[in-house]
Amino acid sequence: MVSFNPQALAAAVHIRLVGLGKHYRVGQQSVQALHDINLDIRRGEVFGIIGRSGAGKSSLLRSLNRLEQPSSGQVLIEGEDIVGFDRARLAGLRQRTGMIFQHFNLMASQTVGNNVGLPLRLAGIGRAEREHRVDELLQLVGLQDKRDAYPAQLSGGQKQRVGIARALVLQPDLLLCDEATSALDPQSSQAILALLRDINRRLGLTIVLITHEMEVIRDLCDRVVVLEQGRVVEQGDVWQVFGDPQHDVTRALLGTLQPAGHDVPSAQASAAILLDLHYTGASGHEPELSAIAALFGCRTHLVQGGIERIQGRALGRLRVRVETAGGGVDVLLQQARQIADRVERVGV
Ligand SMILES: Nc1ncnc2c1ncn2[C@@H]1O[C@H](COP(=O)(O)OP(=O)(O)OP(=O)(O)O)[C@@H](O)[C@H]1O
Repeated sequence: MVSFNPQALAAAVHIRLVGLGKHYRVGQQSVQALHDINLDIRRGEVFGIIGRSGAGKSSLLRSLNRLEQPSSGQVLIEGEDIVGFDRARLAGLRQRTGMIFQHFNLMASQTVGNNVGLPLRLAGIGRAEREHRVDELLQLVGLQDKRDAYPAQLSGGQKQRVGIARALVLQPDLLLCDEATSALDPQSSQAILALLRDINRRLGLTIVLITHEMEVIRDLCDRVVVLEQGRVVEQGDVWQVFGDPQHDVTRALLGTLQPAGHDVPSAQASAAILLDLHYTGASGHEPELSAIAALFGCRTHLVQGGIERIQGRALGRLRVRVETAGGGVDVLLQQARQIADRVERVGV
């Protein structure tokens, strides 16, 4: 009997990039957009790509369905290198790969139903089957009553739902999202994220997305890669990368997510020190005030802090002022390390 192991399936590699490189020719000049990218994207995960403008995010995403032709290396999907695919195999690949865009790319002169049904029509699927699939997909994205409407009659969030329905109509196993929520107001953006999360769980399809909105990565992705000048500078589980970013670029990108910074207040006189207790999620330490109070007693004052939960782990930083009460600072630091993942002395 064939046994089904969901864990093994979840960890299976869906996409493997091996030494992927991409350069563009601009007149006499060559722009190297991607250098030697090596990474794995697992089946069924939501994988985010972040980086500053020009870092190579679009080039990477568009290499996955050959909207860009890689200059070197391999793009293995299900173990098959798509770089050398001919037209026929490329058409098959594109059917198995949906894509959604920042500006939706809908046909203004066609109804919602026709927009969603277009890939089916191009694939030569008959009218009855088309109608059935379009209905199913409009139901999935909550637009069953908009089948005969035109894109101009829809809100931004509704247009993106149409884009999602169209991307899924051929039942792909991979969905590529290019800044899918960037053009939307915060409320519509949240609704689209919830829909993508639901689709990922219900259909088990792999989602690869690029975004400049760190909240999207935090709220939706399992793992993330950070690109800088066409190279991978950091990658890992979101809780890990966001909880303890290792690279300056990552820290800069995450700047918008951190609690608003304040001037470091002085700990006043030599009777107290300021400590930052960092919670990175690595060891499961919980940022509990009771634990801090138990350790330092009434000699502790919370100065500022911000903790959030990502993938169930507590991440963030608490800044505390601890009165030394004549005791050694080294002892205080050692004690603090029992309750936090990292301890930093930031003021005297
Ligand atoms: N068609 C093209 N022709 C020439 N150069 C290009 C082309 N597309 C991208 N580039 C260059 O390749 C580099 C990477 O671009 P890419 O669009 O992949 O980055 P990105 O991280 O997606 O940027 P952004 O966030 O601004 O969209 C940049 O230097 C860009 O100018």
